[in-house]
Amino acid sequence: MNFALLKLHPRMIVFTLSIIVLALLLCSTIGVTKPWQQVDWWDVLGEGGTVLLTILWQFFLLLSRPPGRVTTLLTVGLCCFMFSGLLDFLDEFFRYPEEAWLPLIENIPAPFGMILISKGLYLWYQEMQVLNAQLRRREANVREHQNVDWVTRLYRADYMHEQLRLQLEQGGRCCVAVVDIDQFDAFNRRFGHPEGDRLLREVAELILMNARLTDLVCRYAGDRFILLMPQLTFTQASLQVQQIASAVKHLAFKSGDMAVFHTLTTAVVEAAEDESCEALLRRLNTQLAQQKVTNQELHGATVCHARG
Ligand SMILES: Nc1nc2c(ncn2[C@@H]2O[C@H](COP(=O)(O)OP(=O)(O)OP(=O)(O)O)[C@@H](O)[C@H]2O)c(=O)[nH]1
Repeated sequence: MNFALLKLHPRMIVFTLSIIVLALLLCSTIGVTKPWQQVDWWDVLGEGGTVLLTILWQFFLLLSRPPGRVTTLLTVGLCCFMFSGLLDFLDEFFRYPEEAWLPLIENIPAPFGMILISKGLYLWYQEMQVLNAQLRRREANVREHQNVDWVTRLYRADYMHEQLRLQLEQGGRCCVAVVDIDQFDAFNRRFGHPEGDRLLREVAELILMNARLTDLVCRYAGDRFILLMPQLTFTQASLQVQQIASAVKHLAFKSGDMAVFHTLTTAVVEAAEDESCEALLRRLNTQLAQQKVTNQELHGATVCHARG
């Protein structure tokens, strides 16, 4: 379990603990403890379980969300709900005088909390709509996070194979492109693996930025990415890939006090009728290999250059 996000919520954690302490203080100062014989242990179990589960929800909420409006609304809402639950639970152990106001207000925070939780959930739904739109280029139609590459947070080649196979089965126009960072090995050796990872992430982001929402971008291998572009003609797909190459070429990747520039070798193919996934990828890889040879002949071996 990753507890890093918990550190981002000191105010929410203090607020939750304060609510628990407040409930304990109110009950213990206004009420007097009941003898054990008068405690209804079934109620203790039911009401205590509800409080414990609310605290557990709260914990997972803070563990899984960054700070923001949704998190605040849900936390405050859950705290109100928990406050009512705690008062209900604690009155199993405390008896209040006739004129005490505490039992009268016991149920008020819960519905108020429900309203806040509902508003928070609605905003969460809207947030998910935005995030899903952002994710679409990364994941096509299925969410299988065990297939995600941890460096770039893109899906791996296996996922692309599945999606490409599906696309080819459905028929219809579709282009596939592969982009490969030139001289990545040299960059790795000069600047180190962690910088190489950072470059892979930056390039992945640039590809995503230049892809359409309906495209799928995956990490294919080491420094190689693959794009599935449904409904594009070969000319349109080639233009899109050129734009990606141009975006990467103009990226001044800062490593220490140096700006390092990179080029890509790219290949694009359009799926032929009844072509298998394997045949299409073979065609794509052959074209990429040919393109690499042409680039080397044209520009020589060194294409990555740095400016101090
Ligand atoms: N930093 C980092 N490097 C990786 C990762 N996966 C593979 N590599 C490195 O990527 C490099 C790929 O080397 P090559 O296939 O020769 O690619 P290249 O140097 O760009 O050569 P050309 O494509 O011919 O220009 C190797 O040094 C691998 O160690 C990774 O996840 N992170």
